[in-house]
Formats: sequence, C-alpha cells, structure tokens
Amino acid sequence: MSASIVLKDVSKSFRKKEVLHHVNLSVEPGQIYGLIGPSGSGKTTMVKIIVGMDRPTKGDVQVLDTKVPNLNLLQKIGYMAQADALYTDLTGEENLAFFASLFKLKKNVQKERIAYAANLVNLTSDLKKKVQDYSGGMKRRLSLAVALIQDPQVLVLDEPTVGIDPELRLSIWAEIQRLKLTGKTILITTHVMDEAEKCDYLAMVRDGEIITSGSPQELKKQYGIATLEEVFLKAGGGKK
Ligand SMILES: Nc1ncnc2c1ncn2[C@@H]1O[C@H](COP(=O)(O)OP(=O)(O)OP(=O)(O)O)[C@@H](O)[C@H]1O
Repeated sequence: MSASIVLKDVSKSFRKKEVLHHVNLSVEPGQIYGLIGPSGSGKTTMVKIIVGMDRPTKGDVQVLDTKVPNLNLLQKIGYMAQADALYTDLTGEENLAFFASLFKLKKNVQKERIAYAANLVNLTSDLKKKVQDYSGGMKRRLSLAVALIQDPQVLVLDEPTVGIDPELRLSIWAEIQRLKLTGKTILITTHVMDEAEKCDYLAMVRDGEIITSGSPQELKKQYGIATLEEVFLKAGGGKK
C-alpha cells in the first residue's frame, strides 16, 4: 500500500526567510507519526502545508495519492489546529452539527457521529452550553471532536493535548491508538516526550529540518541513550 502522506523536498519561505528546508517525509497508513521539536522549529508550517492551508515554496505534497491542495481531500483529512476555530456564541452541539453539515452527513449518521465525538472528549454533558462558557481545555476537546466528526481517513493533530488534564489525555491517546488499529493515519505534533514515546515513528524537527527520524526504540538505540529527550539534545548537536 502506498504512503498516506508524502512530502518530497519541501521548502517554505515567508517573505525572504526560509523556515523549512528540503523536508522529506512519508507516513504509512495505520501509523501514528509524531513531529517533535521546539517552538518555532517549523512543525505547524509542515502541518499547514499537509492539510493544504499553506503552499510550499518548493517541493511536492501528496495525501492519499492526491496532490495537495484538493477540495476532495477536505472530507478525508481531520485537522485540529493549534488555535481553536469554533463559533463561541453557539453551543458545543451546534458547533459539531455545523461541521458535520459541511460534510453532508445524513441526519442519523450526523447524530451518531456527534454522540461519538462528544463522548470521546468527555463533553456529552456540556453539549448544550455555549462555547463562550467553556474553559480552554474544553475548547481544545471540542476542537478534537470537530476534527473527528466526518470519520476522516487521515488525522492531523497540532498539539492536541495542550491544556488537557492527564486523565483525559490518556483516554484521548487510547482512542488515537484505537483509530490507528482501524487503519487511520495519524500525524501529531507535540512537545511532550511521553507522548512522543507513544508514536510509531518520530521525526525530530529543528530549525526547519528533520534532524533525525525513526521509531522511539530505534532512535534510543541509535544514539545509545535511554530517553527521547536525550536523543533530541544529542541529535541537535548543541544547535540553538
Ligand atoms: N505566516 C508567517 N509569516 C512569517 N513567518 C512565519 C509565519 N508562520 C510561521 N512563521 C515562522 O516560521 C517558523 C516556524 O514556525 P512554526 O509555527 O511552524 O513552528 P512550530 O514548530 O510549529 O512552533 P510551535 O511549537 O510554537 O507551534 C518560525 O520562525 C515562525 O516565526
């Protein structure tokens, strides 16, 4: 089977400044692929290029064998951005129904998906509240539910667990792992090393480049050290 997400020699400049340099990556179906790296290293820029919100200056991007951007791909990619894109004067349920309607889901399917997504992020009992009365963590959880609403084949999650308490974080990870087993492809960015451990494959990003990649076990073995944090420091070679 061919890879779900492929970046070939992707570079990106904002004005004259290049922030991504010749990035190559390939994410297989059924894989949890983690992008890990410090703030400002280029993770969000990569993610936006993958979901078609931004264009590379150079290089090629394909998702599900289709060149990005492509309107049909929107149905197949669930994207959770870092900033919540929610309607705050609507309730949680109305937000979910709105996004479900964009995907033209049948009414009964829509209801099922809203119930599933709300339950997954533990918002069932808050669905009737307006989003303006949600806490920061509740908004993040609703954004994750929105990303899942159309049952997409590919999930792209930009720091999905920031502001989410440890218990719910674990249950969200359990669901990510379950989704993987159903063949979904999941690309996730994180700063959190214990989340990185749960990925099948990791790309460590620094200054717009992938400085090393492999499974968490491979990386630790390759660098002869016990923690991913140390791998990251060693792979970065002291670069700032
Ligand atoms: N629209 C933009 N215009 C100009 N520069 C930008 C723009 N978006 C991102 N950048 C720059 O590109 C670089 C990479 O930023 P990016 O947001 O991709 O990093 P990140 O790894 O996702 O960081 P964080 O973990 O803080 O979200 C940074 O130097 C940032 O200032």
